[in-house]
Amino acid sequence: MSLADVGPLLLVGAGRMGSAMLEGWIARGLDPDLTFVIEPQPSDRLRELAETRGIHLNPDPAEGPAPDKMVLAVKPQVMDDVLARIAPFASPSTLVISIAAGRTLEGIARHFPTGTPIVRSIPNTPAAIGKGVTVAHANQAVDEDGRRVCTRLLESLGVVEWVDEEQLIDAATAVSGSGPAYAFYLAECLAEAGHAEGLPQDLAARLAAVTVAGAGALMLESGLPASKLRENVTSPNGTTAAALAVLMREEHGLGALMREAVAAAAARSRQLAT
Ligand SMILES: NC(=O)C1=CN([C@@H]2O[C@H](COP(=O)(O)OP(=O)(O)OC[C@H]3O[C@@H](n4cnc5c(N)ncnc54)[C@H](OP(=O)(O)O)[C@@H]3O)[C@@H](O)[C@H]2O)C=CC1
Ligand SMILES: O=C(O)[C@@H]1CCC=N1
Repeated sequence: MSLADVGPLLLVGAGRMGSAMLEGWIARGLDPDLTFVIEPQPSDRLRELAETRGIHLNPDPAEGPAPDKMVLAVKPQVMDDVLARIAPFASPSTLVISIAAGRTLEGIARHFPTGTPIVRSIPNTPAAIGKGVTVAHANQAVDEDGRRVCTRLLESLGVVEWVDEEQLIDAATAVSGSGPAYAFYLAECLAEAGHAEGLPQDLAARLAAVTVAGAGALMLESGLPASKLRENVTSPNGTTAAALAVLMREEHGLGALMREAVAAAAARSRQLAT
């Protein structure tokens, strides 16, 4: 699906997540000449996109018309300061899309004129290769057209899930927003454990990475539930069963740890609201 006709977009903050999204959008045809990026410390890649593709880097927001769409990708902690400076250049019809963890619609809306359409969303870094998932919640001012444009932008980065209740975004942040880090840490731990069993370090790292990636791809492509795929690996009284007996321990197993980790992330998301 091409984004060629999506129209002007201002991205505020092109750090790790903002630039991952920008890469996805440019790759899917977002018009570079209608793409404006505000980023105090542009990466080499961002400068290259400005020089070779013609995206507008650090334009003066006071010049030109109000942005049609504004994507907020700065850290939650600086959002209020940034909005105090940027929001006055928006118009009441500017579609605002925030990807900041924790920042509520209410907290964002107070910087904009009443009735501004705002979407609070949480993407994840696999968006850079079109394999992300974004969970989004819109305020009442977002009409069908705004939701369609937003869906197109976010779908170009992977799967989009709209939710009707804003507080679900905190839980989604803990599962899919932060989730890639858990998968990468699983690969790190698996590699270290393999090394401890005698595998050379680089071979252990390769085995762990390809195994985690392959398991993820199989889960998506087969459409089977994770539990069924796990059972398919587990021969009766075999090696997997021996490992799972450890991982599935009631009190100190991975399930209990994951519940604690996800609860900590969701609590931190709620805390970042203020
Ligand atoms: N990383 C992830 O996996 C995910 C992140 N998010 C959310 O995305 C947002 C960005 O996170 P992430 O990309 O990791 O963080 P980064 O710190 O990598 O990116 C934020 C960027 O915003 C820049 N910035 C700071 N002040 C301004 C300003 N006044 N105007 C424009 N840009 C500014 C920062 O520059 P400088 O470094 O100079 O301060 C930085 O490059 C956060 O709100 C986070 O919650 C959401 C989902 C996933
Ligand atoms: O760690 C964070 O706060 C951000 C939000 C989700 C992923 N990274």
